[in-house]
Amino acid sequence: MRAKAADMQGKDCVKVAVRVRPFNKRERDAGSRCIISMASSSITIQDPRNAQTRRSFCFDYAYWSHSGFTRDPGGLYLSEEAGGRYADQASVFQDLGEGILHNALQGYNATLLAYGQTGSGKSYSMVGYGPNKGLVPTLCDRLFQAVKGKQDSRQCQVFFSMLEIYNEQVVDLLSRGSRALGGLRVREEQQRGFYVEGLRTVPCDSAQQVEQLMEQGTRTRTTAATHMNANSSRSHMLIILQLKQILSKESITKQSNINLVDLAGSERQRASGSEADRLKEGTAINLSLTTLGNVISALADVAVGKKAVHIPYRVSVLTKLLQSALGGNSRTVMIATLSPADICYEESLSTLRYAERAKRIQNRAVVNESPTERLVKELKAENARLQNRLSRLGQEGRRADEETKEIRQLLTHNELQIRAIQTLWEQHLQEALKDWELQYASITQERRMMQMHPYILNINEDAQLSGVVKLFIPEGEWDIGLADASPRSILIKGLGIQERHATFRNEQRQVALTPLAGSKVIVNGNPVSQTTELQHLDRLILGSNSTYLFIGYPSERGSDDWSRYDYDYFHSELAAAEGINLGETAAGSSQTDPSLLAAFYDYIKLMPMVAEANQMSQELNKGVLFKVEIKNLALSDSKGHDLEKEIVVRVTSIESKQVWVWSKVKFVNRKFLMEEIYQQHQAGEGLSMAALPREKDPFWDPLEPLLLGSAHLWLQSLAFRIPLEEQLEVLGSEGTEEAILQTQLVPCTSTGLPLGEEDILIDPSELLGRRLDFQLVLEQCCGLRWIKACRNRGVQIGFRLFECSQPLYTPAVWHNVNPLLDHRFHLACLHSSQRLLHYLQNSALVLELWGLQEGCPALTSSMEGVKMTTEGIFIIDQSVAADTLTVNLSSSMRALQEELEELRSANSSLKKENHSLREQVHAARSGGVRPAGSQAVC
Ligand SMILES: Nc1ncnc2c1ncn2[C@@H]1O[C@H](COP(=O)(O)OP(=O)(O)OP(=O)(O)O)[C@@H](O)[C@H]1O
Repeated sequence: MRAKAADMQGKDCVKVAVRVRPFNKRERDAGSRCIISMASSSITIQDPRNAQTRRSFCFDYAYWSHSGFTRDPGGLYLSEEAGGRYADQASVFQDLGEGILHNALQGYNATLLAYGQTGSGKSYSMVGYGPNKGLVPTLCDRLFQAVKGKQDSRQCQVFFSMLEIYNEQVVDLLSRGSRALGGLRVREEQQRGFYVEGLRTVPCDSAQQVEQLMEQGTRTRTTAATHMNANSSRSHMLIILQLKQILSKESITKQSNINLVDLAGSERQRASGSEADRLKEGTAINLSLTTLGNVISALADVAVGKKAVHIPYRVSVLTKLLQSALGGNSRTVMIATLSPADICYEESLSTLRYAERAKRIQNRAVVNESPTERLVKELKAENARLQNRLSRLGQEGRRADEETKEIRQLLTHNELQIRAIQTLWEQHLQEALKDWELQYASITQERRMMQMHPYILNINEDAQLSGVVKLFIPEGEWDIGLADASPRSILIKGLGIQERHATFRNEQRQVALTPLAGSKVIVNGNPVSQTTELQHLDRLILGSNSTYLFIGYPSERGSDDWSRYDYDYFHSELAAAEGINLGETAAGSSQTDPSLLAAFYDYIKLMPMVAEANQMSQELNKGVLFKVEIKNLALSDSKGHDLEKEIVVRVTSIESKQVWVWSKVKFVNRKFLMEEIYQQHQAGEGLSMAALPREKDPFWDPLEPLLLGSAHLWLQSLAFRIPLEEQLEVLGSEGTEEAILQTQLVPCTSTGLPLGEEDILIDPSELLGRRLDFQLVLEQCCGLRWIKACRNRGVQIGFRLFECSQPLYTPAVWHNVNPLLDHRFHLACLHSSQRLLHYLQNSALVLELWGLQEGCPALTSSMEGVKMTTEGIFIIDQSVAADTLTVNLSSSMRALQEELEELRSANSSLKKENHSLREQVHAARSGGVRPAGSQAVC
């Protein structure tokens, strides 16, 4: 379906298109539901948790690429039937690309932005995969067709630049030289606005040439990502096509810039119920994207007439470079890409909101004329005029007079200027030609090598960057590693790669890999330390996370589909080798617990990141070890239902044995901060690790109590007022026995005396409306694994009962593997309700075991919202707190009584005074004298 609400031409509002992609493998495995629907140019998103909540949006274009497609033998995605609703690459180009091309040829600046969460299809729409060419290559094809078709009337030159913005640094993706420290500088000139200083601009004369340059740029992006240990989905890729046209007939020159921007994944760092990270604001990774959002919001405000809005273009590199595209001199299109799946609801909704705001931005596009080109034209025209005058002067016989001399001087000066401009232009072309030849030679060479030798092929988390690096293994022995010491070295970079990491031996058409001392090598998920013979399509992980696919000799290759060996495949295999096999049970089974499946995918996503964090910790001497864990794998709630699984990262200080448990979100945030520090360290800049203050150290956190595990104490006996004594097994998150806990539940009187056998109830409903008192006795913990591992530790037990809003905790006990807790809580329900009976008969008290470490504060029971009688009895039915009323009433009664007493005593003293005054009056009357100052007394 290709819905169109407005024409590309006309008003200069930013045009917005949305596109929804097919389910990916993960989403299919998870049995995802599609929550996006489209009708005409409107799109509706359904909240998967609430059938009543749906939001509709209207955009300029809405593309349904979710279903109704087929794949032809060449791999091209097409609509299943003619005129079907599936929007293929060609139809997207027709709407968006054609408009941009048309604008550019007219001399307008044009910008195309792709926005959406990671994996939602930005690169697919912008660049495309294989035969499914995206907007950029098709635009180039069409641009050169247009240029060639009109060669007679206009001269056109196309220049190509490609850059990446990562962590506010600009990397030139076409530069062959070493990367400038801190990236290229962004400068500002009044005429040009913001631009990247020293960015390589390559003249091109064919779409094929642009394609080669894009390949080169993608390769640089891949290697830069590996060297910097950066994640490409966090970077923005910007292609700038400059089109210069000289229209001889009209005697004008036009210049237009086409910005093609593949933005970083838009996913936000959601708190996901976990604590906010104290270092959250520390990273600049998201600065450009956040600022882009702020610029868009501010411009949307301006568009609806809000005054005095500051547009924060200068805050980030991306917004500086896109200033003309946003609210300036450009015709701009944004394509917002969406996953169709229910699990992506929050992100998709946020993308739609973002796109809605972008829709309101108004630009003021004007045709650009290039000053240099205009200058050449003007100089030539002036010279033609001067020549005319000169010949007229000649005819008049004034060849030697002053005017003739002046004209000659001017003519020479103008010619020199024209020649200087043209020479510069020639140099540019020559350079491009040389470059082009070099590149062509290297591509031909690479193709020849591929036909002759086995090689390893890089696999990247970003599919767009996979398969761009090929490292050939010709016959003989080859070292692979950081060192480029001999001609028989294969150079690779990456975290955890040693100077000499491993050797490849290629003999008799068989390749064997031998890891060298201390290096990490994993083949098909299994760590290897011995020589291993490689088979075609073996998966190699070198160092922390440099992933390669081994491609054997051409004779072994056959027609297998290599695409299934993607980044996820490598890490699922690794997880399986570590015993985490959820993927196999999960995939294809509709019965699988979705939270288990989500946890599995999070697990494989975090595994390589954790390996990298460990490597950085080691290289920076941080002394901490990271490990992925599945929280709640073995734990259940008070009804015995499985708790939602969640991936966490356990951080352990190797020396002090201190432990932290970080949520996934916190770890991911910290990992980016670690990368920043690591990169500074690598570049020799910034702080030495020893000088890094703790509050800025992403490897460090203040200590907090840790939840070690929980035990279930079923409450059914209380419904019958039967005492219970239990030895409970406290299970850790992953099912380990953390301790044995000795407990008792003792039904008692309101004064705490245990009830006798005669108080046992035959029918729990006899409790209805009556008060129930009982004591929870936590006697002893035995065999505490937490303390066995390190004596400097303590524990506490915490629990939350029935309607209590706050948990209650025992006091902390320290340094003892079998500590006596000897703690007794007296709890009471004042008016046993049906709900309470149901609770007692069907629920357990979840007793949580909390681990304390030296220097970490113990947990205390917060009394806020907790009801308690004057005797210290905790009231567990909050809704009917009659006793509390009694407590409150009695205290107000007491206050009233005190007040009454005061009034009484005041009254009696007044009476006494009254009496004495009466006597005085009486005495005065009888003596005929009125006492001074005295009044009549009533
Ligand atoms: N319209 C579509 N039709 C078919 N497949 C698609 C479509 N859009 C995306 N895909 C597939 O979805 C996967 C993810 O897409 P893509 O790499 O474009 O995401 P992305 O948003 O660019 O992610 P990243 O931020 O990691 O670069 C790719 O395998 C791609 O082939």
